Amino acid sequence: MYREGENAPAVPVQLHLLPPVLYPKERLCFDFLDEPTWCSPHVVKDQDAWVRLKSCFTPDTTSSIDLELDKIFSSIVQFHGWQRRFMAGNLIYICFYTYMDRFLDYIVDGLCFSNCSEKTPELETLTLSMKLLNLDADQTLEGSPNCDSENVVSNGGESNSDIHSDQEQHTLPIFEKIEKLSNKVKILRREHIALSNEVKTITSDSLPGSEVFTALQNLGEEHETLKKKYQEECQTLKTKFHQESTERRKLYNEVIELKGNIRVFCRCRPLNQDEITKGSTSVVDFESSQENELKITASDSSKKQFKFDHIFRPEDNQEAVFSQTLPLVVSVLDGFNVCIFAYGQTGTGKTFTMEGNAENRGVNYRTLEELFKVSKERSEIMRYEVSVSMLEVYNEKIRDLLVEDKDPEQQPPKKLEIKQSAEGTQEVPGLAEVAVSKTDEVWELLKNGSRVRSVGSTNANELSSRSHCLLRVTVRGENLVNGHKTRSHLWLVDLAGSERVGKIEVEGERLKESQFINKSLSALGDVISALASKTSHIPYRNSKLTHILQSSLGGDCKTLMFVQISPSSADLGETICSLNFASRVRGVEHGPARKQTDVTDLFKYKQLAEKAKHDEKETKKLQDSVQSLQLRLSAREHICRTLQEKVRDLESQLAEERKTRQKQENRALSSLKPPLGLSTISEKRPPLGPSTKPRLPLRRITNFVSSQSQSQSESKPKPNYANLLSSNEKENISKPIMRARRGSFVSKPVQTATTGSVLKPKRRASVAAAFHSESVAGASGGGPRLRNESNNNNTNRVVGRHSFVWDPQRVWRTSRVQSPLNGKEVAAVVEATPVAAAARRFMGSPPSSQAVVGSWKPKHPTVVALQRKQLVWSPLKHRGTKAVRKSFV
Ligand SMILES: Nc1ncnc2c1ncn2[C@@H]1O[C@H](COP(=O)(O)OP(=O)(O)OP(=O)(O)O)[C@@H](O)[C@H]1O
Repeated sequence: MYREGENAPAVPVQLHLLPPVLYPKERLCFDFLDEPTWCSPHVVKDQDAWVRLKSCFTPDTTSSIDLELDKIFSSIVQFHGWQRRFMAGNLIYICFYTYMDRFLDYIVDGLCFSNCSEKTPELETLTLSMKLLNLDADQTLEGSPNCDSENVVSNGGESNSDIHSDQEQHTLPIFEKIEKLSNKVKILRREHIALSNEVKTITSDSLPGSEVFTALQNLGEEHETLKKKYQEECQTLKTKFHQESTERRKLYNEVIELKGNIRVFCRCRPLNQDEITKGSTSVVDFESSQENELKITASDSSKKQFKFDHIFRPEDNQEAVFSQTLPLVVSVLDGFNVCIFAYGQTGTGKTFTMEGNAENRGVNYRTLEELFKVSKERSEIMRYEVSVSMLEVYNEKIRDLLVEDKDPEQQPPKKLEIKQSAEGTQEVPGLAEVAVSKTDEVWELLKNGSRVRSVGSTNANELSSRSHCLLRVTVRGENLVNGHKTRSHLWLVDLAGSERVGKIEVEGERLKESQFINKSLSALGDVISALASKTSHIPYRNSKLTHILQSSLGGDCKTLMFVQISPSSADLGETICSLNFASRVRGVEHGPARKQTDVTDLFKYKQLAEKAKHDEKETKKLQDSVQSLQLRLSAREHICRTLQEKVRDLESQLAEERKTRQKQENRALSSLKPPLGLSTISEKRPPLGPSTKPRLPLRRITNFVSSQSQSQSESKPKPNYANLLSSNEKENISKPIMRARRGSFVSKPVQTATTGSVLKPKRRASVAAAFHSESVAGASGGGPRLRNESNNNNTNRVVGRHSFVWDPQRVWRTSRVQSPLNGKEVAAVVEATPVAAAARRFMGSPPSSQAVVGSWKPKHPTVVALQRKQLVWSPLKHRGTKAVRKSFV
């Protein structure tokens, strides 16, 4: 480019104009030739050229354009200081973009209105070019290959030879360029002409019809629609892809859960001040690792890679840690058992992760907070009760952390042991369980528990946990819709540090603690190894820790382990140990987690079912015994019937005998002269023969007391015969309560006055004799002696023994006639005898019908005996009865 004041080469002014049809309008420009662009130069010779250019425009626009052009060119010329040369016919190459657009607008508009007959853009442009340049081929630079006859516009003022000579003089490299470009333009122009001719030949028929345009329009619309659809589809696909990846991750998690792997999160704490001061560096490389992977740089600069379910970097806060833990802890509300434990070397942040502090609350507190939140959200369909227990395993002893220890000398601490429940889970009977419903309560509780926990100072951690701390959250849930109950546990365990004894340089009590800690942790390692290798025996009982976590490590619960590591190069060995252990844990597969039903209710139902079963058995037994009793009863009834028949036979036999005897007696009496006393007696005594009254059928003998008679006997006081006899004799006679009784009495032989022979009393006649006033008084010395059969022949004064029917009516009647005893005395005697006692036993037994009727009383001793005897019918007894009956007969 030529600078101001420089001597520009004496070349004619060239105006570069690009046809708008070939190039976008905004790129139309005048250009300096040293920055040639796309078209061949058109020689425009200074003023004249511009004048002609101006004359191309319509009169209306000319003035303004004129003004404009003048302004433009004067400014250009002034700017470049080339006025002189310009005027002298030097070539100036203009590039004036700012005004060019507007300038060309003017030009094009002007041309369109003035000269163009056909308004196709190509023609217009061509015309514009021609008119603008208005050059004749002959007037262009003669012999120059750059110019063709059509394009070159001569300014008319100067001769072609001048220009030519000028060009020859100044064979600048730029001109070579121009030439090349000119050639190109020429070719293009030819093409253009050919095309124009072609265009001219195109008739309206050959032009696409309206259908084509409509089709094109439709296609355009369709294209737009398709484009829109494509964009929409793209968006949908994007969203779908995102969803799918989320879903995939979720499914992966589910697969892991179903597979039952214990999940392992790794957390690395930041380097602490002490480590920084000592110049320790971080050996944990997160950057070069993939997601959920970390590399540990070993002392020999080799790198060991570990992969876990999630890795927390030193900058990750408590919230980030809990956000990953959240889905697991919430599943306790769905009835799953969950166990989360933190493992790692001393001072790596186990307690920090699980408990945290007031500013950075840990998993324990956040878990309970979340449980309350979710249970509140679900309150319309679920009712939850949350309770908390806290214990520590210190030196293989279990200690309740929610119970403040009293002075051990006054009251020794409660000894807690692990027991297996009926459902197969491990329980600690006697462990305090506190119901919680608010986060404030929880925080206080956790604080108190942590305060009670055994801590000590080691050179690795000032407040090192010397025990395993276990927080158990029990959630009891009840579905308000279907009544289903669940009871699940969430164990939150802060293990003691897995330090090497040598490393932390402990002694005394601390050493003992460390040994216990290491023992239990190695038991944990053994359990993990056994689980990983799927051996049949898992040594859970080798330590209290593994025993209590038995169902959480290998059972049907969800387990998460935090492996805590230190980034410090000083802890490299411990870090690798912890990570190796965690990798082993991650490989453990246990059964898929299972929802836990509330077994307390189940247990209750089980007990009820057992009781019902037992009751059923008892009922069956009772039914069996009732059946056998019924059988026995029917057998006894049968026997009774047989006996009754026999009794009837016997009575008829007896009646016969009596008749015969009466006849004999009558005969004997008629042959004898009867004495006076005896005749009186015989007159008064009842006839011996069978009763003229019709005998009622024998009642059924039973040793069962009918309910009616029993109630009667209970409601009525037992009649006291002595009283009754003395107070109202007649009334007593008519009383139907009397029953047949059997008694024996001793009768003194009575000498008849006439014959002096001893009259042997017989049966009822002898009764009358026994109650003879003198003889009775003389014999007994105070009253008649009645005795039972058992007293048979116990005195030599007894001359006859008689069974009789103890009928108070009859007694009364007899005594009234013959006995000197008054009613009271007789009754007293009756009451005093064992017979009376036996009789009293039967007071309630006769059937009520008998008692009411009172007209018939069994007289035969067999019947009386049967009535008196308390019968218990059984085949055995039956045989016995038979034997007795024999004697009666
Ligand atoms: N991620 C962390 N960010 C900040 N500080 C941490 C982090 N982890 C641990 N610490 C700090 O490191 C120190 C030791 O942590 P902590 O007591 O929790 O370790 P520990 O593993 O429980 O030790 P020990 O086994 O001896 O009980 C604490 O002062 C704690 O605040």
